[in-house]
Amino acid sequence: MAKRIPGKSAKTRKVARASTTAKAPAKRRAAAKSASPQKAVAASVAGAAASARSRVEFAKQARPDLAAVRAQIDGIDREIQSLIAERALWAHQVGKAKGQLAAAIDYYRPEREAQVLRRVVDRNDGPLSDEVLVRLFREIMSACLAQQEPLKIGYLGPEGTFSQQAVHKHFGHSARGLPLVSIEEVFDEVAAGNADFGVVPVENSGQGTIQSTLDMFLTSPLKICGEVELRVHQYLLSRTGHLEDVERVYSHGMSLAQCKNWLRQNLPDVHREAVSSNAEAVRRAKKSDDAAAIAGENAAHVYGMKVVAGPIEDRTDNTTRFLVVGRASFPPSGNDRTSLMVSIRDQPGALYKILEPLARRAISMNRIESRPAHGALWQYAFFIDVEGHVDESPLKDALAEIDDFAGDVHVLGSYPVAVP
Ligand SMILES: O=C(O)C(=O)C[C@]1(C(=O)O)C=C[C@@H](O)C=C1
Repeated sequence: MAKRIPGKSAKTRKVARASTTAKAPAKRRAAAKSASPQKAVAASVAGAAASARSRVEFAKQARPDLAAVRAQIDGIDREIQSLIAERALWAHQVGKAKGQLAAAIDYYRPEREAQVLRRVVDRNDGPLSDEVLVRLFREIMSACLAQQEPLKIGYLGPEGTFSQQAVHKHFGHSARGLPLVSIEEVFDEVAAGNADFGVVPVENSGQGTIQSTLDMFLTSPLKICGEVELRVHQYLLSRTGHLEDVERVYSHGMSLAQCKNWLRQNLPDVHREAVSSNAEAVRRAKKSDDAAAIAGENAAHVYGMKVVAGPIEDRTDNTTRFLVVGRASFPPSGNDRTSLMVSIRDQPGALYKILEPLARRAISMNRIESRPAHGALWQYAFFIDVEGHVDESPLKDALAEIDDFAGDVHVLGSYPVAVP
């Protein structure tokens, strides 16, 4: 009898059923039901490893027969599909083990996802890169979680922005994106409960901090629950696809800055205009033949534009870091970072007194940034990123000590260090 997943479509149920039919190895099927699944899973993994070894031998043949190779791939695809369906069933069991929870957000465990992905990286011997494998497993987890109900993620829209790419990278394509008009609105919608999480840009490797994001933390109650690092490739997009037609270039100020040298060399006399987002720039450029936009390549597909040139970013390692903001805190993942906001009293050595307990415990500081504090002239808030989780020593002890000195130490969040 097929296990029924309540509230799911017939198609979803069919996939779940596939894992409990004769196609799935009997031991795994039993494990999904038995009280001691570990033994059955171990046996099943050993069997799979043996057949994988013989397949690797087969794959080394100098000139294999095409039909035979395809037959191998078909067999592997059948197994992968069956295993994914089976995994979905187990993930559903995890949901039940967590108890009667109300919404998708109650099932989401960023620390567990980070651990799963780190193991994927540790196990990887190629030929696929870590990044590719992480992306595939991220999608599998995203789909497993969406069995309950998809997460709703607010981001700086419209569709086609790098923020949307960051949402997909971190939450997978089964999460539902909610494009919003500003970073402020992302914070507001999450705080109001209209989105489960928000994804906001915080710094770029070449251009530095996005001040408006940091400033939101001065007043927002939200917590940082994750970080995403995205390699940003910029493209010049236009209606005609011809460089010689371009007389105006629109983009977000950060993107214009990331392509400064390229613009100077290739479009020296062209008017540049900063707008609220790259996707907004594409929308504007779509209105006339003499305009172009700098944006991600996927914006060309979303808005039906042609690629004139790209990638055109000045630095080949151009990377933007995004933060995931939410309403809750999560437990340690084993490799975490903590963001602190510290307002210091106007007294000699105040900053030193905050940093010293961290340094004494050899806690690495990844970043420190000051911003004018709200409400008090010439007073500053320090944004400090350190390694570790607030619930674990040595950071826990350092913070207890700092609290005695600092007027206000506010933990913005502890979260897993970004997986590639
Ligand atoms: O392990 C869990 O807590 C799960 O819910 C399972 C799972 C997964 O698919 O591996 C799914 C969603 C969570 O965000 C973390 C992991």
